[in-house]
Amino acid sequence: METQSPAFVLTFSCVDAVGIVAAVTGLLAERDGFILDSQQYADLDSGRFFMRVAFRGAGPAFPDDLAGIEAAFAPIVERFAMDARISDSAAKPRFVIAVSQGSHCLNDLLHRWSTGNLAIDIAGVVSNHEHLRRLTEWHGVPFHHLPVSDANRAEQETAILQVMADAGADYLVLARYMQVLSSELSAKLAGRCINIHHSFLPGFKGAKPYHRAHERGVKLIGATAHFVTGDLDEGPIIEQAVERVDHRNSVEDLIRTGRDIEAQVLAKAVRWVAEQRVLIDGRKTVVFR
Ligand SMILES: Nc1nc2c(c(=O)[nH]1)N[C@@H](CN(C=O)c1ccc(C(=O)N[C@@H](CCC(=O)O)C(=O)O)cc1)CN2
Repeated sequence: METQSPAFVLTFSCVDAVGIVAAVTGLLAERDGFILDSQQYADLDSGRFFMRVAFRGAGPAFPDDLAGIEAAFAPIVERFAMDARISDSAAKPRFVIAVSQGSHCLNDLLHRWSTGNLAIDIAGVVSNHEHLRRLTEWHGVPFHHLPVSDANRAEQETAILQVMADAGADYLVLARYMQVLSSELSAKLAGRCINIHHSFLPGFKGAKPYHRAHERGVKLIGATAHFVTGDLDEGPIIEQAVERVDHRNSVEDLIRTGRDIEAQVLAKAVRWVAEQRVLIDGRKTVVFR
């Protein structure tokens, strides 16, 4: 059976101009690149252009490896001052997951990963509680208990970064991690830290959103996955979903319904980020699904 050559993904953003797509696709044609998927978007408000191209080699002119592909695109990246990234689609990005006491999002990610339904590597779990050590270690994933209080917050955050460094992790996922990361840590992890907030943002930011939603009498509840910034629940949104509720639902009902929404929304966001489908556009995102 003929083996498929590896697939690669190029994503970039740059100041919009005439000829960007022609330059990218022209180079691929010159170098025997076969386009598998191509999506682009021009943000007329910011004047920036966004593109994702998945491609593989289909002839002798195609570079031998990722370094060769990067070298081939370098002149175009420089010409348009692109913020660009090229990756091998077979390379699984490495994630560390942070969690406090709620297990539903962590459990869902571990299950999808361990059953081969999420093409990432979960390189470790950090938590400010011991509760979820057994679940984590049952999946064969290292668990790091890093208790935190106002007295040791900076040291604890340094320890989180050390776990990521030791694990060779590209991303941190806050899978119901109930501590606010400092602006310093948020800046260090800009575009690499995903949080699941248990409301349909911008509604009900902060703590206890389900109680406040119930008190407000909402008819829809939801969850929001977003990149983390120093401003609580303000980061660029990656994915959201909602479910209908009504006057008969107790707070406990909302929390129960919300857990499923949170897990599904976070898993989609992690998948899309892992597949290099999410680009940051100021306070927003462009998601090439
Ligand atoms: N820099 C950021 N850090 C975190 C964010 C974020 O958006 N930016 N999101 C939170 C998660 N979260 C909502 O999604 C959230 C977590 C915690 C709180 C909160 O009020 N925490 C209390 C302490 C609660 C506790 O100890 O159990 C507090 O900090 O006083 C609100 C929202 C994760 N980090």
